[in-house]
Amino acid sequence: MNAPRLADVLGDADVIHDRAALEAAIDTMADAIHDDYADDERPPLFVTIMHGGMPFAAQLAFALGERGLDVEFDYLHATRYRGNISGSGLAWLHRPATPMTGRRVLLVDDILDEGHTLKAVGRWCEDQGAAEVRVAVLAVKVHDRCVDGVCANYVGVEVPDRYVFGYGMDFHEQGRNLPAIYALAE
Ligand SMILES: O=P(O)(O)OC[C@H]1O[C@H](OP(=O)(O)OP(=O)(O)O)[C@H](O)[C@@H]1O
Ligand SMILES: Nc1nc2[nH]cnc2c(=O)[nH]1
Repeated sequence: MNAPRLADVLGDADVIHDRAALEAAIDTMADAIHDDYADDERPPLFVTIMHGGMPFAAQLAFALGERGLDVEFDYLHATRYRGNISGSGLAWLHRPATPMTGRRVLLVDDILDEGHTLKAVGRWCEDQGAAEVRVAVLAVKVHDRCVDGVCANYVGVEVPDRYVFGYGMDFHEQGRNLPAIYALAE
């Protein structure tokens, strides 16, 4: 079966946060992250969660660089939605190669929804010996279904309890490069 097409849903979708609002939110996050890591001897290990985290991570990394905070890059790919609009079991497609022992790890992702992804990834980093795991997400979805004990240390914006896409997030693997966050019409 062919995947639904972005062009068929975009016209009826609602813009939830436009580019200017997201850029302002990322700058605010960068201020807080800079303040929390600026005194460390070693840069944090900045781990982008692919694919969705990529545009946000790039922009956040530049904002941190602008503020004088260096970061060391790595990435991982864990997916539980796999192009669908509801989640299932988490599949690891790539694990970070950088040793985490004793490191402060900053996980960077597009969205915290039910929290299964960040729970599993955070636990894995701790098992690798990370001294600390913090989480930066561009968006948090507002509902009461998040798994216990999962929260983000740095949050850009809130989104409603609807399927959202754009700014890294996909609609059936389309629309990740839209420079705003949209919600699918209900
Ligand atoms: O809080 P959760 O309910 O676990 O959902 C959040 C995760 O879902 C999305 O990833 P997805 O599995 O769609 O992979 P992708 O980034 O490659 O699109 C998103 O990038 C988060 O990592
Ligand atoms: N694209 C997208 N990915 C998600 N992963 C978890 N929730 C969402 C969502 O609302 N949109």
